[in-house]
Amino acid sequence: MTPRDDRQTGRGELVRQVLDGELVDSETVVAQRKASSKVNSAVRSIADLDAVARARSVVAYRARTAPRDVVRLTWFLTRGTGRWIAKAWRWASYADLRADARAARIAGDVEARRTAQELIRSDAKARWAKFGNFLRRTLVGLAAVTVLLVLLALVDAVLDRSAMPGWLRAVYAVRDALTAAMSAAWPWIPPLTVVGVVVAAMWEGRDRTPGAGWLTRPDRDDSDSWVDERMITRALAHLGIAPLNSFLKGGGELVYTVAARKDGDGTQAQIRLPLGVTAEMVSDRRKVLAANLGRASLETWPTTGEEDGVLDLWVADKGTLSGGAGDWPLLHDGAVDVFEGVPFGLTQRGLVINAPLVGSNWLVGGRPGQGKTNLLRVLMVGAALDPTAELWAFVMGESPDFDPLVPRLSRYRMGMDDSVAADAVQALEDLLGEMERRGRTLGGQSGRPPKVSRRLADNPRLGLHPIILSIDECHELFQHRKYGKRAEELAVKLIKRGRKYGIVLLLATQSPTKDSIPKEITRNVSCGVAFAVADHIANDGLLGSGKYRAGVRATELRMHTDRGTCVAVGVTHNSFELVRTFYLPFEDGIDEVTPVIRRAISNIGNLPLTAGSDLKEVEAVPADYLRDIQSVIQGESRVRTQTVLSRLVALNPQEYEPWTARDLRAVLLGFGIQSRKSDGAMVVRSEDVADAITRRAESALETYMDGRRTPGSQGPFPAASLSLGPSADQRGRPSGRRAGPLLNGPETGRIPLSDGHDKGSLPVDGEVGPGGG
Ligand SMILES: Nc1ncnc2c1ncn2[C@@H]1O[C@H](COP(=O)(O)OP(=O)(O)OP(=O)(O)O)[C@@H](O)[C@H]1O
Repeated sequence: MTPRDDRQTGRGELVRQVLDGELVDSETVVAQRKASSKVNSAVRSIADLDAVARARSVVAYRARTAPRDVVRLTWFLTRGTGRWIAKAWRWASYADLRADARAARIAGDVEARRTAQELIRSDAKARWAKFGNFLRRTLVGLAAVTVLLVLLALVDAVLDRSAMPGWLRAVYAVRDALTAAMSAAWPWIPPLTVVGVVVAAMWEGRDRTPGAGWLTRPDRDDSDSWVDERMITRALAHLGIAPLNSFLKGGGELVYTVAARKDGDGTQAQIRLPLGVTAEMVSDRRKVLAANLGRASLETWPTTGEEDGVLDLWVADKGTLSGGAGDWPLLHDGAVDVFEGVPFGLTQRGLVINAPLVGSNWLVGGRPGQGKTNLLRVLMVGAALDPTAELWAFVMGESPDFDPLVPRLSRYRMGMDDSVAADAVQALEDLLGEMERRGRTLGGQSGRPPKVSRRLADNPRLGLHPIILSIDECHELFQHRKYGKRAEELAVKLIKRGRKYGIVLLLATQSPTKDSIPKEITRNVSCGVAFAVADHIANDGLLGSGKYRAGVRATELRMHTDRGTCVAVGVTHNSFELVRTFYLPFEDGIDEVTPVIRRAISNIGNLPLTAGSDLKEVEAVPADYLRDIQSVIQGESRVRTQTVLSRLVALNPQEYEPWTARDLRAVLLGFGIQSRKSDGAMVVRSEDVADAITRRAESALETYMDGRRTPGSQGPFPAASLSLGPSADQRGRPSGRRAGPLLNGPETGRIPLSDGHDKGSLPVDGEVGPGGG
């Protein structure tokens, strides 16, 4: 069978995959194998001939250039020796420190001069102390060896070897072997030392200016991935930057503060540029630099390092950036802690990058169809896998991109009409109220924690779980003639202050201009993401002002070709990341989102509750019996019913004190859990409770899915979040609390769907949140 690849030809046409074949018998196969082995050996001998011919041509080339090489090597030797002498002189005379002292004197900086002089003195002292130590140790070592050798010689003179004990004979054998080896090597040591010193001096004196390619193999086949300092210097020397040219022509050497080294799928180097040259001047000539290095522009990232005169250069291995990011790591399993972040792509170094969510706000932008919505969806789907996260989504346009997330969303509106904008503003308004409530709740905690932490978020009684609000096509909201102004005010406040309280805003827009996105927002978001953008204004609007000048440019990303690739700032400690985002398709009949959302919902079902301590808030929150039972079982496989009861009373006396064992059994039965006997006592099994929670979540999801509207409409109103969601979206309930079954009512296991209005999980007007007392 001869499979022909289904791949692109050089001209960019697609070749359909064709499988041709014919049936052959075993004899034919043997004959073919023989024939092919003959062909193979013929091919090998041609390849050997090729190698010999190549070796010959290289030898001939070297022979032709030998006289020139000898002259060069002699010059290198002389220059290397000179460099050594200069270095030694600098070291011995503290020339660097003296130069500092001189500069300080000229600048009139008395303090700096004194420091430099003190450094010279202390350096000199330390140097002599070191030298003394070395001398002492050498002398002591030599004396010890001499004494040992003399003793051995004396013993050897008075004792016969055969009369010696075995270990002593072994010592003499070692001594004799060492002596023999030294006498054999002795004649070689002086010439080898001379050769070594000459080679080292030549190496020291080697030509470090660009163009010194005489050591480079003329036919190097790894030039695709190979980038070294010599190549970088040569590329920089041909950028047409006058001060850099004259520096290099005058024999100057670039200082590599970070030598060119492999860094993920590329090479990184950091270079201190000479006087008169800034990193910005280099990034302005990025295209030429890329061409000089044999790379595409997108593969060449010259940016400003810690100082303007330091160039941070990252060059991708050829072609690596054109591959996608591969499967999302959480596609099939795994959970998320939003405090740790959500994996959203691969950096230029090929590492999975976690998007910081809690404590951050995001602004994502770029030209149409480049992957903004997908990124927002990946972040939201990732956050959905954290059972404590509450998710709200608003799409200011007619697009079903977030439909599959609906079961896990506490609020969702999609569409172009004014009611969607009104609801989005209401959501921002509610979040602002929630932020204030959270401020008070935090202030009431012992030690007055400055921000929401994982531990606080895990305590459902506090209602401090993370809330993530994403607004796609947010420019439509900010430019809305009626609600735009208010939306802007609220968003700015939330972005500035909400981070501490676990409230996260994710904004995406096609149009990151100053008219469509308020300046205060672009200035204050911590994570900026730019897919392909048209100009430096959009670039800096998303990534921060000055980024374009510093070489951080999403303008280099090509429409369509670099779809899914973005430049991100604020997502790591690096000044920027070039990220290939993971893709979670929900289009053309492919839906990879729904299975993850189903998993997210079953995660919520299994979430163990942390018992809270804020009693004031406990009073305001209806208990979730199933959750409370799971919580008091405390991970044990089975617990006696009586013990469960007493622990429930300890957990929430007001709720559970009136309960008898019969009540507990009735409640368990309501959830489909039969009390079981073990060792003669009635017990509750942890596995049964976990199963009941999962069943409740699944049935809630199914009920919801049954009633789901078709995509493309205005989107359903999940007026209540799932009863088992991270927070109950029910009227009068503070966020973060889960709903529970009624003690005397039958447990339906259904999602308490609303009366059709979006109330959210936050306290509605007129109601005072628990923290708000
Ligand atoms: N990470 C990715 N990897 C591969 N393809 C992607 C990726 N992200 C997006 N795409 C492709 O790009 C298309 C557009 O993506 P998406 O809808 O997210 O873009 P957008 O920037 O939000 O567009 P618009 O501004 O029109 O809403 C998708 O249909 C998908 O085919």
